[in-house]
Amino acid sequence: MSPKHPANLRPDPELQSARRQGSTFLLLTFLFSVFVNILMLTGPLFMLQVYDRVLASRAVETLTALFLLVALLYGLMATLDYARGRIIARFGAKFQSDLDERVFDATLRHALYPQARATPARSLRDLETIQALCASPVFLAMMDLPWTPVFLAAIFIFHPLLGWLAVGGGVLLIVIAVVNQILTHQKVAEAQVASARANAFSESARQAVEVVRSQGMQRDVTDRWLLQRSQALSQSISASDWTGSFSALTKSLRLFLQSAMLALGAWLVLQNEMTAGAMIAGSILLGRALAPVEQIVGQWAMVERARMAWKGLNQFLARTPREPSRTKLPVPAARLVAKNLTVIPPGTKTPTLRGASLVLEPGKALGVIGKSGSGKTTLAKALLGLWAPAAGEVRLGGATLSQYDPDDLGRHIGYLPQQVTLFNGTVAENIARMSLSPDDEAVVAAAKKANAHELILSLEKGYDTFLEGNESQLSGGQKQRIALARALYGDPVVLILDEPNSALDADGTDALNAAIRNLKAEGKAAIIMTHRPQAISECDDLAVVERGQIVKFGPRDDVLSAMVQNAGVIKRQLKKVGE
Ligand SMILES: Nc1ncnc2c1ncn2[C@@H]1O[C@H](COP(=O)(O)OP(=O)(O)OP(=O)(O)O)[C@@H](O)[C@H]1O
Repeated sequence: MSPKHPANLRPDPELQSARRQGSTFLLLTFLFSVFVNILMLTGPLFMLQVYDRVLASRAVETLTALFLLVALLYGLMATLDYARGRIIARFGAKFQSDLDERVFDATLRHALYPQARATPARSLRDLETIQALCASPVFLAMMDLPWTPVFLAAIFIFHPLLGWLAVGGGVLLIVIAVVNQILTHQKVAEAQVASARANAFSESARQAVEVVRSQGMQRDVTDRWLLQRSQALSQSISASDWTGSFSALTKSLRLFLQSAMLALGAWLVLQNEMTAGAMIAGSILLGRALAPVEQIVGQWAMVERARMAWKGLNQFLARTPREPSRTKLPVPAARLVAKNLTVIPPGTKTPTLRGASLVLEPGKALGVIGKSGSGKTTLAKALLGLWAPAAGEVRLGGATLSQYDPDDLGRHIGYLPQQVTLFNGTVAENIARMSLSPDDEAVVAAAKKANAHELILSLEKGYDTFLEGNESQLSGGQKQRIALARALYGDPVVLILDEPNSALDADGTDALNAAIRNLKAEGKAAIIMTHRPQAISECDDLAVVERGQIVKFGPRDDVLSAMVQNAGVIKRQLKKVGE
């Protein structure tokens, strides 16, 4: 379930496969491009006819007929060019929508690495970057590029010398394009990294605006952001300077080459080796041949960004493979067993829980107590299947957690995290776990069980009150009760509560205890990670966690009295040391 370690990277075939899915679009664009490029010969051929035939024979009818034909052909070319632009844009859109779900899913699972959560997710933006390239004229210029040698070869028909000049010019432009690629690659990458860093910092400052304002941090935070921003800007200016200078060079070179062609053509006309029409037509053909090269060099930064996005996305998908499909298991009994469980937080190397074993039976509640940092949350995350065991196992209703589909497992185990997060949506949508088809009865039932029903009705729009996620108008305790209702939605068989009373008042705590009592009466089970004695009043068993190990586990009162006896022993020992 957790993402693969970066060391196991292999190129991922999924992007290629998504590209193949859109191959009909690509093929159509290619076919349209063939006709568009053939139609590009309209201009040079028209010149040839006008100069060599119409002017020589003074035939106005021919000129009229040719002109009408040219108008028709240009009309056709415009239609085909417009159509291929639309087709290729749809190729990009299909590529993105085919991969959207997969990349979003991988992004969410990758966020299980706390380090990954610290930086904004890049992969969805990578997907958009690739899509933007497909919808841009540069992509069509890339489709036109294979015609460059064909047009250059056609110039040979007019005169070999003109042909060689065109080939020389073309090679020079391609060399410039390659040098451009080599020189700007690093700069574009650096600019992107610097800009992502500045954005991540501004986002974290925005999230923590109350700390920033109240702790007098605004000046320092702004200065720090400005520093990162100016670094990003200067990297980006330096990248665009390079691209800009190459673009200007390419453009001038192409115009110069056209004039050089004209000059060479004129000289050949004077030597009676060629007609004036061929001279003009050759120069126009050269312009057409080199236009895609010029366009690609001019927009190289965009191509480069898409290339890096492709590479990044490929690596990301390889690192975060698809969830395997699993046989659907029936709703399990509320029996949760951990055996010799060792847990290493994702992306780290040191276990924060070692050799933990416990059993939770249906109709029972288990309290997990321990000092701050002892490993209670680690245990909760392992029991939820969020962090995979490095050794040992966790079984729910006889099956290991990895045998359940993650969404099914989420429905079987209700979770109230230590830090409550609500989403942008109504109270009802939040309780219904953001389902697109919420079950209103189940929403109200869960709210009643969490003793949140009255509280919700007292809000202006009741269950339909829109919450701005964590920035909502609710107090910490109110949020916690709504989150408890969310945990109880859909009747989970096991409820895991991490510090559930941290923001609850006496009423809230009573309601919580009542909810646990109900759950037990229904043959379900609960685990409560806590510091507070009030929270274990409904617990039948108790586990004590110390420095990542369960040092005591058993019936609550036995464990408590053993701890009290220990306290007595320790006190006596302390007394002796003092004497
Ligand atoms: N994502 C993580 N990466 C690395 N170490 C972690 C991570 N999360 C927790 N730890 C470490 O694991 C140990 C146990 O932390 P845990 O959050 O499980 O403790 P806790 O008992 O829930 O503490 P508290 O009561 O303060 O919430 C701590 O030393 C902590 O630094």
